[in-house]
Amino acid sequence: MTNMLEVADLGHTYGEHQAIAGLSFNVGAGELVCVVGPSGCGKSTLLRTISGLITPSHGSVDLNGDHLAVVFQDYSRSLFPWLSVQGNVEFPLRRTTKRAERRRRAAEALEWVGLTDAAKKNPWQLSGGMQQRVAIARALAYQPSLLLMDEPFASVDAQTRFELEDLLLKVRRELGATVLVVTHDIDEAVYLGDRILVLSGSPARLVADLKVDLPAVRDQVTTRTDEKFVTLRSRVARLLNVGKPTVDIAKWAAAERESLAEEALADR
Ligand SMILES: Nc1ncnc2c1ncn2[C@@H]1O[C@H](COP(=O)(O)OP(=O)(O)OP(=O)(O)O)[C@@H](O)[C@H]1O
Repeated sequence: MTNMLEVADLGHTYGEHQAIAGLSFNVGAGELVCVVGPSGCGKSTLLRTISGLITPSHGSVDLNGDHLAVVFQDYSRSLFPWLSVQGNVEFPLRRTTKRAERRRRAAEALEWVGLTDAAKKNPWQLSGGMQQRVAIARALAYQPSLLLMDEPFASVDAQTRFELEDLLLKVRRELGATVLVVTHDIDEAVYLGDRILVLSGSPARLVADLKVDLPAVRDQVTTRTDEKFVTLRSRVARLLNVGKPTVDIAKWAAAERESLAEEALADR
């Protein structure tokens, strides 16, 4: 499999604070890889270095192809309210693609995400889930070599989240897109991913690179109750405890006994 993304010994430091350290991994063409890690560990920093928004202090990022699209969590800030849905989807193509081709690609992308009828509306006339579909359509119309998604479904309700997860799996299957998704949701990572990269607490290091051994076609009910799904979810949850301080059970139990004894004395 050709690698679309190669990350080697990547590190980044903000002033004194080291956010990520020694990260190395590849993403193959057509793969969907999820990144999970404790809150604040450096996941967004990783995406920002991959997308070129920040220059890493150390290591390298090699992208096979020059088209990269990013979908952020906050759809309300990533869409232009004064442009129609179609205008938003066409926007990244305005300098590189002729008008007729822009129209065609926007119409096709809106069809993929089920928003053909909303093309002439403005984003603020749509629900949150529909706005995030527009953001996904815009990314797909760009035909990216790599699609980066930063907590893409974290701002929508649970039902819409399931629908958007299924939409992502569908377009990814049909288009063969290569996708890297950052999520704080372990279940989502197992449901969506071909692989899961588990990061440690700050500075983020790679704790595990796990293969998701589930069928390519998944559904919210059957897949989530599959024994392999449940086992992998527990494994990721256990791994996410790496780097966190553990409770000293013996000390805790002794302190509990002492405080119970004091309470008993006070009650006499
Ligand atoms: N521009 C910045 N300047 C200084 N420190 C920063 C900057 N951006 C992030 N950090 C720090 O780097 C660390 C990693 O931040 P980052 O946003 O990458 O983590 P994250 O895993 O995406 O967080 P979350 O799970 O909350 O979304 C945090 O301690 C954060 O405070």
